[in-house]
Amino acid sequence: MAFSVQLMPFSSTAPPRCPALRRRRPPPSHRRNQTGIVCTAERRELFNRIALVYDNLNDLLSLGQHRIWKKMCVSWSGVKKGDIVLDMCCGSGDLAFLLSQKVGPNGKVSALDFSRNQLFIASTRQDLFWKACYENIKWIEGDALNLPFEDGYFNAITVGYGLRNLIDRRKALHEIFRVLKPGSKVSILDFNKSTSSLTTLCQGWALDNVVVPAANVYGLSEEYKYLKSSIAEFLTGGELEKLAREVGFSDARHYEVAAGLMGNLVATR
Ligand SMILES: C/C(=C\Cc1cc(O)c2ccccc2c1O)CCC[C@H](C)CCC[C@H](C)CCCC(C)C
Ligand SMILES: C[S@@+](CC[C@H](N)C(=O)[O-])C[C@H]1O[C@@H](n2cnc3c(N)ncnc32)[C@H](O)[C@@H]1O
Repeated sequence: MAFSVQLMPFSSTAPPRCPALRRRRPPPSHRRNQTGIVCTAERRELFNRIALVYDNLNDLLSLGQHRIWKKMCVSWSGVKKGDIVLDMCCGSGDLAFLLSQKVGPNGKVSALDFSRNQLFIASTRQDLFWKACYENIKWIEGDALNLPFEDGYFNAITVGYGLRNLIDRRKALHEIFRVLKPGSKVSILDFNKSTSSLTTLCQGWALDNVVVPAANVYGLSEEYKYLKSSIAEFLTGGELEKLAREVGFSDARHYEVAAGLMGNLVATR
């Protein structure tokens, strides 16, 4: 069923409702972290603004490789036919569509995001690239930090490039733990905050000299500059494994992908 929603204004010059979102210098009282984007509403507006070009820029800037990384993420989740699964921070639906094909017509995919524009793109893609199995996807506008699902509900969960964007990662992992069935896995794909200075240098160079200039063509350089600072503020693979175990996961392994540019955490409840 198509997700029915009115598009939020795409234009980055549209006067945002929330004062915090105005591009002008924030009031001194408004604390900002290194990424400069500290509150949930600001992050939601960022993803609303980039929704129209998000998929195309990902394909272009990763030379299509991100689709391979996402297939690996889904495979690591242990998803199988008939499962009830969650794609948290689903965005335009890449992982949700992969999960849909894995669980088949008897399975169920809940795809949750708090960006209406991202969900609108996902729903549009569902109609555009229609497959019978896609009828098993439900698009849900919601907050990853307060999941609208009962305890122990899912057989598997994926999070593609979502955890790094959440303002409370520990709470997010607690929510994931809560809604997972015992023995089930969460598979979390994201940029890797590498412990190798050479990898960090290469990653930073690509972001500064390829990604941001490309985004600038669409007037979105500020939104893509956020990538580098958000990675710098993220957790290393070892720190992600430690956090997952502290939250209560029985096992947690972080696998580096794409020569350490990306990483995937697999945690078992
Ligand atoms: C799918 C990818 C990124 C998704 C993504 C995640 C975010 O948190 C964002 C935040 C703000 C704006 C955009 C995003 C966003 O797109 C990864 C691939 C796409 C990247 C934009 C390109 C990354 C380039 C790598 C550093 C180098 C890739 C080398 C490759 C092997 C050719
Ligand atoms: C980089 S996109 C990833 C989209 C998709 N998973 C993929 O792999 O391409 C991050 C997504 O997380 C969503 N997001 C960020 N914080 C969120 C939150 N607190 N609750 C729900 N969604 C959130 C954004 O709206 C955005 O669609």
